[in-house]
Amino acid sequence: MGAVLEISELSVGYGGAPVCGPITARVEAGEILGVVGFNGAGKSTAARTIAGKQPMLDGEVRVHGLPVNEDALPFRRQVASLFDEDAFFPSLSLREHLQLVARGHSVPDPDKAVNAELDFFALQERADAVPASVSSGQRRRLLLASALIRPSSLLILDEPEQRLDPVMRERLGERIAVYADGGGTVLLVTHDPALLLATAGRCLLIDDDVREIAPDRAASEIAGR
Ligand SMILES: Nc1ncnc2c1ncn2[C@@H]1O[C@H](COP(=O)(O)OP(=O)(O)OP(=O)(O)O)[C@@H](O)[C@H]1O
Repeated sequence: MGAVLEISELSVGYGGAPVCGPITARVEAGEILGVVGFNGAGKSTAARTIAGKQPMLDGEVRVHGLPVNEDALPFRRQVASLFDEDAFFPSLSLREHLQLVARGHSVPDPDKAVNAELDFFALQERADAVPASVSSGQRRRLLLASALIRPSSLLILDEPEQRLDPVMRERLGERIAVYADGGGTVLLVTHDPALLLATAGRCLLIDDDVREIAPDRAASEIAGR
C-alpha cells in the first residue's frame, strides 16, 4: 500500500529562491511526523506548500497518490490544516463557524459534532460570540476545532500550540494521538518539546539540510535552543 503522504525532493521558497529543502519523506497511515527547526528555517513554508497553499519550487508531493491541488475536491477532502494566517468570517459566531465546516464536509449529525468540539475546546461559554469578541487563545481553539470537526486522512498543523494554555496543549496532544490511532496521518510543525514527545513517532529537522532525527533528540534540541 502506498504512503498517505509522499514527499520527493521537495524544494520550497519564494520568488524562485529556496528557503529549505530538498525534503523527502514517506508518511504512512497512523503516523505522526514532527517537523522542527529554528525560526525562519522554512517549516511553515514547507507545511503550506504541502497543504497546497503556495506553489512548490521543485519536487513532488502526493497525498494518497493525488498531486497537491487545493482546488481539487478529492485532495481537499483528505487534507485538514491549521495555519497562523487562517481567517474567520467576522459576522459568524464560533458555533456558526463550526456548523458551516461540519455541514460543508457532510458531517453526520452536525449539531452534535459542533457541541462535542465546543465542549472539547472549552468554548461553550463563548459559542455565540463572534471571533473579534473572544480571546486570541479562544480563536486558536476555534481554528483547531474547525480542522478536527471535519473528516480527513491527513492533518497538517503549523505550531498548533501557539496561544494555548498548558492544559489545552496537553489535551491537544491527546487529541492528535487519538486522530492517528484512528488511522489518520499528521504533519506537526512545532516548537513545543512536550507536544512533540507526546505525539510524534518520527521527526524531521529542517536545518542547513533536512534530515530525520529521533523525536527525543528533536525535543532536546528544541528545549536547549
Ligand atoms: N511571504 C513571504 N515572502 C518572502 N519570504 C518569506 C515569506 N514568508 C516567509 N518568508 C521567509 O522564508 C523563510 C522561512 O520562513 P518560515 O515562516 O517558513 O519559517 P519557519 O521555520 O516556519 O519559522 P518560525 O519557526 O519562525 O515559524 C524566512 O526567512 C522568512 O523570512
